Amino acid sequence: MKIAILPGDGIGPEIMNEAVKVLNALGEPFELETAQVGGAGYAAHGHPLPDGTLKLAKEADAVLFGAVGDYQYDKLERALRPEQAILGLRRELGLFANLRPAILYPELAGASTLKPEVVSGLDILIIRELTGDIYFGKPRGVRECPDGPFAGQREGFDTMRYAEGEIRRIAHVAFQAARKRSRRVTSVDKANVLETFQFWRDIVTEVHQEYQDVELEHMYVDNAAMQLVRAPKKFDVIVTGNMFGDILSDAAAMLTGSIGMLPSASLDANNKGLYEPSHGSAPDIAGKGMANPLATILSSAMMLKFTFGRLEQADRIENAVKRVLARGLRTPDIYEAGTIKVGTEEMGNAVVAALQ
Ligand SMILES: NC(=O)c1ccc[n+]([C@@H]2O[C@H](COP(=O)([O-])OP(=O)(O)OC[C@H]3O[C@@H](n4cnc5c(N)ncnc54)[C@H](O)[C@@H]3O)[C@@H](O)[C@H]2O)c1
Ligand SMILES: CC(C)[C@H](C(=O)O)[C@@H](O)C(=O)O
Ligand SMILES: [Mg+2]
Repeated sequence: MKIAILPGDGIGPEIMNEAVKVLNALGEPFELETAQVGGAGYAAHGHPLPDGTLKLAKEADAVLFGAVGDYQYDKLERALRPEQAILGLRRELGLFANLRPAILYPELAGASTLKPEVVSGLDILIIRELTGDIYFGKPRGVRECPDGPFAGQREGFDTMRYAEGEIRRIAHVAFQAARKRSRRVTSVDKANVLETFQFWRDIVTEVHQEYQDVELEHMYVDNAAMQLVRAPKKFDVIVTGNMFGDILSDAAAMLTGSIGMLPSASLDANNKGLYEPSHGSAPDIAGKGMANPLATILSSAMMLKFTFGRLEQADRIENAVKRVLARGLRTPDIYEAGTIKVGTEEMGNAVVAALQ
């Protein structure tokens, strides 16, 4: 069980330390190997995804990823920016299925910005296609605007696209996931405006023929954003494209109390995966010891479940997180009056101590 540990930038190394402590406390023969990635990769090796890091990620059975991004690198040419590390890993490893479960732990009902009755009992799964869409479509760039009122000026452009096979495989992932849950899939698109997403809707509808035991509903993305804050518990599985999934999952994170609570799994066709919190490197709180490590710790539980099939170990971690929350421990992002404010390290140590 070889795991590539890629801490990255900002709070990445802080939250990763805690996840590694938890993994080491499980008593399993994990082989953990750490490598630099993102801004840290660029600083050490001149590239956000150094060759050695990519090689390690490819040969490991799973990757545990912290976060990348640092404003000091935002002026670099795009290919050298930290974010290219995670985009490159997703592309190189074929990680097309991104699972982002938004679950509200009962103790955090008051930490959400939404009313407790709106979010209590929340358990939804966002399935985001991760290697297609406008994120990877070509051509893209800045060119001279060919026509219209701005002809002759510079224009920025990207290409939104989805191949049939890309839509089919993520639709299968969503329907199969729904079969293990409440058998409802909401496919989120913008079919009323975009050709790409009318095509998406048509293909998802076709794939649904094979899953008549699962209920399928289509929803436009603007409405989905509104419904997520109006009545989020109506959703079971949401499947959507790369761009919409990025945005909707951050919104869903707040339903759980904090983006620091939202783990994720990015899987290939064989359940090899990269596991990371859904949040970024949080430069505003980096180095202060106050980041919430639970999304990363819960991502490691997803790794044990999906890649290693060690369900009992994944449960141990999730139950330890529940116990720590029940004890009232809170990092500042989920703090509310009457609870105990702790830092990143204390939270990690408490999870280790709560493992049974
Ligand atoms: N997968 C990734 O590595 C990833 C994901 C998102 C953003 N980023 C990058 O991160 C950098 C910062 O981006 P951003 O500010 O838009 O998003 P962000 O997710 O880093 O931060 C947004 C807000 O959430 C807070 N936050 C995030 N994680 C937290 C945690 N674990 N505990 C407590 N609070 C937390 C931050 O303090 C900030 O106020 C950028 O360079 C961006 O490109 C990387
Ligand atoms: C850092 C960035 C490339 C990334 C994305 O847009 O996919 C992030 O926001 C995420 O949600 O994982
Ligand atoms: Mg995002």
